[in-house]
Amino acid sequence: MTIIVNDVNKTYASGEVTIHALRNASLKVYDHKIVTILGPSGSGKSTLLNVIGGIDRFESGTIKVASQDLSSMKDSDLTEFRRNYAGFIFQQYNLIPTLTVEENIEVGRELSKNPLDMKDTLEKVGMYDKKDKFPYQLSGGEQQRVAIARALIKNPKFLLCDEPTGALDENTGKKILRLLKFVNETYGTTVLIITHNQGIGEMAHTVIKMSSGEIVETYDNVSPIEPEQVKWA
Ligand SMILES: Nc1ncnc2c1ncn2[C@@H]1O[C@H](COP(=O)(O)OP(=O)(O)OP(=O)(O)O)[C@@H](O)[C@H]1O
Repeated sequence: MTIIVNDVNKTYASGEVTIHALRNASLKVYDHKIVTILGPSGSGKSTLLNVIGGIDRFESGTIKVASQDLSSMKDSDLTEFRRNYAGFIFQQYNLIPTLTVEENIEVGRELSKNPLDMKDTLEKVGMYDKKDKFPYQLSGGEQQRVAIARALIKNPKFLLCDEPTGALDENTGKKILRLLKFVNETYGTTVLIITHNQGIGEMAHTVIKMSSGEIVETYDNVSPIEPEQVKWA
């Protein structure tokens, strides 16, 4: 699934001030790649992910995902697009506390027209044995596995991960990166990862750097390192 972002601008009004969250952002993400988005706080990383995933609208430019033009979609089409194509993973897991592991993942399954098998997904993320536990009974790493399973079971074409290891220690964080790489290799899912951790960039096929709403650098790693080799910052 190729993602083509062309000259995209997005602003937020904050009182009398206009914040340019994205300034003429352009990039191309090729199928089946792992891409990291680096940059200081407020540089526009989440905004970029949100416009690519159809969560947010933008003022000008175009975004095409698998030849579909997000800029010209009605809200209902954008919702359909999100359901069918995108899986979202956040730093804070966002699990429903009153539902078990399996029930949380079921929420993702019900959104999809073409979901993966529940047992297989639970096994793939290593949570089959804990499928009847509640989120409070799990470690942070386990909760993130459930969040990944909830996104993965939709069988999305791409996973959009906003600081997926931000709340985790090095050891657990690397296990989550290993799982994301496994998903990328097993299902061919394109994985976009926002991170403040420069070291994570080394395991990506492509690295995007942002500053003040602009994409200031894009480069490919010829030989991405394994998640276990990431220098943790
Ligand atoms: N809903 C909003 N309303 C007003 N301003 C916003 C909103 N969302 C983001 N912004 C502003 O847009 C700019 C880009 O924000 P964004 O969250 O995309 O940055 P970021 O690089 O992801 O930051 P962080 O690493 O801190 O999460 C910032 O100046 C932010 O304050």
